[in-house]
Amino acid sequence: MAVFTPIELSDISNWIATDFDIGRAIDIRGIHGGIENSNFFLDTEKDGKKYEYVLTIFERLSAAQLPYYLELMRHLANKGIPVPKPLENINGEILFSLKGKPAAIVSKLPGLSRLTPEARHCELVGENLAKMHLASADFQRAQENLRSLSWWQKTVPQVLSYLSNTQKELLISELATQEQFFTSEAYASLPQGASHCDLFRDNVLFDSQDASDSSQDQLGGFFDFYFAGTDKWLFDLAVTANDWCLAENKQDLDPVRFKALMDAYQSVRPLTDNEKQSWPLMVRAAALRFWISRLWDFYLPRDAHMLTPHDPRHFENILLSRKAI
Ligand SMILES: Nc1ncnc2c1ncn2[C@@H]1O[C@H](COP(=O)(O)OP(=O)(O)OP(=O)(O)O)[C@@H](O)[C@H]1O
Ligand SMILES: N[C@@H](CCO)C(=O)O
Repeated sequence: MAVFTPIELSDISNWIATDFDIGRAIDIRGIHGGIENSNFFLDTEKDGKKYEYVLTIFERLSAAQLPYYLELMRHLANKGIPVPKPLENINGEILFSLKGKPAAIVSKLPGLSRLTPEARHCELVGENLAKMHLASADFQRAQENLRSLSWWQKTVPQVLSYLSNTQKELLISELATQEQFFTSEAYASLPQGASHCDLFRDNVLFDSQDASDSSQDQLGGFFDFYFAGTDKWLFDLAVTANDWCLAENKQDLDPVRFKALMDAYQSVRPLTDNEKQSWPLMVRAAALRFWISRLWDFYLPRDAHMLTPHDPRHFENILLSRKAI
């Protein structure tokens, strides 16, 4: 579990009671999983009814960067996209400060993660990702994806010394390929807008009648928007495909689930010809992004209780597989 900043009920009771209209805080529990922020389930009670929220303390993002993510969630939730809705205090604010760090409270989504998804889950994700992209088209704020090319360029030199010569060559040559791609005319004309940029299986919940039978699952919602940014929508789709459509060998794309994701996405927002032609490079960009961030998390770790970094090799293998397409 990654809880960088522990919080007790006594730390927040007065604050919840006086600044919000959600009753009194009755329980707060650190959430297992997650490596970026400190997350807690927060239960409150009002007029004999129990309400559930998620309290997040932001460990890396600054108060200046956060309004983009929180306003995006509010915008999408108001348009009926199933995402956590930031809770307003009695002054209408959605960004707070706890233990000297930025914090927010959002609605708790229903459901559970499906870590071994079927085609049906990929369909639900593809359809709703496209709906989310279209719903974000009139979102007024813009903020770059903070884990895009300029971050890769800054981070690659910091991790190189930990790698074998073969890995170094792969990383450096792929970065050069992506630098060319990102400065091409084809790249510049790809449709863009607010993008989630981290829509992995563990950032989606499915509302399920029966945990052991996934055939009736409905989408519970998308969460963890804290890597979102203004980016190419095709990049968002590529990040999603690289995680949701992995074949059993954990590096190639499974044709059935990949088709399910892409067809469902395109039933809402068909890809342009330029997007179709850009796919082979974009799906490599999406693999490179997570190889670099996992190398960075693995070799330059932060302090946290029981933090387990993700395996960087996983995305090295995915990159190799996408290069071979
Ligand atoms: N709005 C929400 N509704 C329901 N559950 C949530 C919500 N937000 C977070 N969770 C739960 O908290 C866990 C950790 O949250 P999250 O994945 O956002 O962690 P993180 O450290 O911020 O991000 P990362 O996944 O990037 O490591 C999730 O796996 C999920 O179970
Ligand atoms: N989804 C990322 C973690 C950061 O959210 C990964 O699997 O590397």
